Amino acid sequence: MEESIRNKYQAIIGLEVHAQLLTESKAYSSDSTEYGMLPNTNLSAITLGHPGTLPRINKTVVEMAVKMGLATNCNITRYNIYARKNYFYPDLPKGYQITQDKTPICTAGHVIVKDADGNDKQIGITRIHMEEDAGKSMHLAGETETLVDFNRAGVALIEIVSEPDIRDSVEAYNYLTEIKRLVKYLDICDGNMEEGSLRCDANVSVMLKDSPLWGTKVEVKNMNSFRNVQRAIEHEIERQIMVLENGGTVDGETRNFDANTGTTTAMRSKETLNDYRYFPEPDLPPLVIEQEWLERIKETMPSLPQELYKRFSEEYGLPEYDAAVLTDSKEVALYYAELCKYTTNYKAASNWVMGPVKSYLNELQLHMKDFPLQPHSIAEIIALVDENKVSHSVASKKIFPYMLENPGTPAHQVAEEQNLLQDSDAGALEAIIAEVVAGNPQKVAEYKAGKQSLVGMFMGEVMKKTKGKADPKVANKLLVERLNA
Ligand SMILES: Nc1ncnc2c1ncn2[C@@H]1O[C@H](COP(=O)(O)OP(=O)(O)OP(=O)(O)O)[C@@H](O)[C@H]1O
Ligand SMILES: [Mg+2]
Ligand SMILES: [Mg+2]
Repeated sequence: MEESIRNKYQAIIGLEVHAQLLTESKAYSSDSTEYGMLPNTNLSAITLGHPGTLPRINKTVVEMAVKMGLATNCNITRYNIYARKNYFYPDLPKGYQITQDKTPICTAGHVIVKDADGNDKQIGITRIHMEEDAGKSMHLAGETETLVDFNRAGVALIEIVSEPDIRDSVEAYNYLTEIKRLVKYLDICDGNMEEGSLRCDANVSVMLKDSPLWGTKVEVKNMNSFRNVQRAIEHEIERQIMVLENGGTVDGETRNFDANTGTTTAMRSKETLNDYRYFPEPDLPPLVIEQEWLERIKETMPSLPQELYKRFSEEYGLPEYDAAVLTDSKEVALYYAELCKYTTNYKAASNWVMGPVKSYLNELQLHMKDFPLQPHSIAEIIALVDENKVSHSVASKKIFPYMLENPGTPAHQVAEEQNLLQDSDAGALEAIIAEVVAGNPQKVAEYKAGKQSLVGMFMGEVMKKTKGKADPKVANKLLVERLNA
């Protein structure tokens, strides 16, 4: 699309995110939620809504919803009424979903995310409410029948509804990333969009930039990755602009995203919009969240990414980049935080975690929890380098790999047994070389770009600083090692 046309319009976006909660039993019954069971085995008369059965409130669901509300700066609703949302669909055994309508458990919150220019932006959270999932229809290839598996029916969900504060697909992507990060930190959802435990519907409208009135919103569904949410929004913005440019009007409808073509097609229009006939759920009492319960939930709140980011950048003095990478995943952040209990060389600790540790995990496709070395072991290695007992390259190329193979052995013992300790002269020399290299970033860049002759210049500096006492052969070897590191 021509930029001049695109630039005449402003897009408005609001996201609805469904997060499947990691509870052991379903939202309103004690049926198991275990994944991968034979179809229709995690099932009771309660989930099927047989006459005479009564639902019950799963307290863990309430606690998880409250945690998400606290993490997103929401107000917590103390007096909650459950509601029935009625519609017919084969995967909905009761013919209604127990949800919340007028009294969502969390309201009026916000999260801070980066906008397309990398600046902080506040995105409002209208509401978070508790509800239950439907079953799964399976359309088998080559068969005329559709099968239904009710194992998922009744599994607990929260729906997180954003304010229409999002302005483009990048902000939408960053907002989703933040929601995923929060549910994972809180341990309430595994955040896996590909597997459907996190789902996102995107509401999109466009309007002329100077228009006082917002455009008609279209809801786009069926995106199975963050990237596809972004693609769906981009496509939908352009499609709506073209409709308006051609003199048409945008229909308020629900559209389906097709990942193969990157386009959206109409699913159902506003005229046939479901009337859900919401009414208060007669089978559940009002849910009251007492102050004492709320306090207990607050006590179980883990450190959140923003908080850790602040600690890492302000207390530990890390560059923003490091703090952002380290807090991206909860496991990595907690590992780093633990490591900082054993060392005060916070930057070295960050380099170790972001460098050798992460490379090792990536290479073997492991998670942080599978990493064989305890944080204090990394701290021992850092101390050896800081005390000039081993060079950085010996630490990363010899000691670290050896310890990965023999996790019980202390770093100092490894250095001794493997004859890796350098005498303190070599240590001092190493420190001087590090200083010379760090002091000439421009020359280092030139060297790395191919200007090998600069080694002579660096050697000159090293000799000057050691007052000519360094063994030139050793100095040269260490210098080249450092320059190539
Ligand atoms: N003009 C608009 N353009 C884009 N998004 C909008 C606009 N107006 C509202 N929205 C967004 O649409 C979403 C509406 O979600 P909400 O769950 O409240 O209602 P719904 O989609 O009608 O209900 P359902 O849960 O049954 O799909 C919100 O995220 C809101 O920010
Ligand atoms: Mg909704
Ligand atoms: Mg909706």
